[in-house]
Amino acid sequence: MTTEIEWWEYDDAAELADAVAGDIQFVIESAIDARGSAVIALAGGKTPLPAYAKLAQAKLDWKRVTIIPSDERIVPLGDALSNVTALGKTFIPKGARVMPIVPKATDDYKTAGRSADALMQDLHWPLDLCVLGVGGDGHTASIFTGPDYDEALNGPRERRALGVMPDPLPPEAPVARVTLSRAGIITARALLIAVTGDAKRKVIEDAISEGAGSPYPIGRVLADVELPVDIHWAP
Ligand SMILES: O=C1O[C@H](COP(=O)(O)O)[C@@H](O)[C@H](O)[C@H]1O
Repeated sequence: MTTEIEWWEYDDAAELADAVAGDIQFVIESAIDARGSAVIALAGGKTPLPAYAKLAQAKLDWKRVTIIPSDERIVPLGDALSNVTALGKTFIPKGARVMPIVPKATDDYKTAGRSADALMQDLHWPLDLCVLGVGGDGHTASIFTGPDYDEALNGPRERRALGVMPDPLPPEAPVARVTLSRAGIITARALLIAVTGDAKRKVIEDAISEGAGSPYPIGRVLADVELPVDIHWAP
């Protein structure tokens, strides 16, 4: 397989949401047809929420669908910052299995990461799809610069999740995280990135052209990947 990064552009966020929801639905249907079930990782944050709301309207055999967050902020379940809480509100009523990767808040983010990695062993791998967002600082999932950056990018292939302390802490959610590792992300069957705004577009374009030498986590994650990557963008 070779790297194939394709950009998809839309006029506005509503069009982006329709397209992203349609693509995720297609992956889920194909996986259920092929293997009887689908396992996907979905980005947290705010950008993809309209796409998830559209996806939840799709007629799917939801009880065959397992969803994990691509990353989690280490906060109690139910907290406004909790990625899995947002996913659960949307997809649990449909019958999907939405799996928290950080079942309870803790001060020990490294242990939380090891527990999440252990939970991953219970899932069918590879993921059928990994949906990622990108922050204005170039982070993706919760792969941030900081003391755990190298482990997130270059840790053992079998370590699919780990604990991360971003440095600097992102102002919109200044907490420790658990994230899929680069290895966990790039072993998915497909990668879908959903972003809005000119600033994030520029970050991603720069990151892709810089490749493995990029100062941006998204550049380091995408460098030399061997899976299809679709980047969906709207202003
Ligand atoms: O902190 C996070 O940020 C990114 C981007 O979020 P957005 O709100 O700017 O779309 C997100 O993809 C990630 O899952 C989340 O934990």
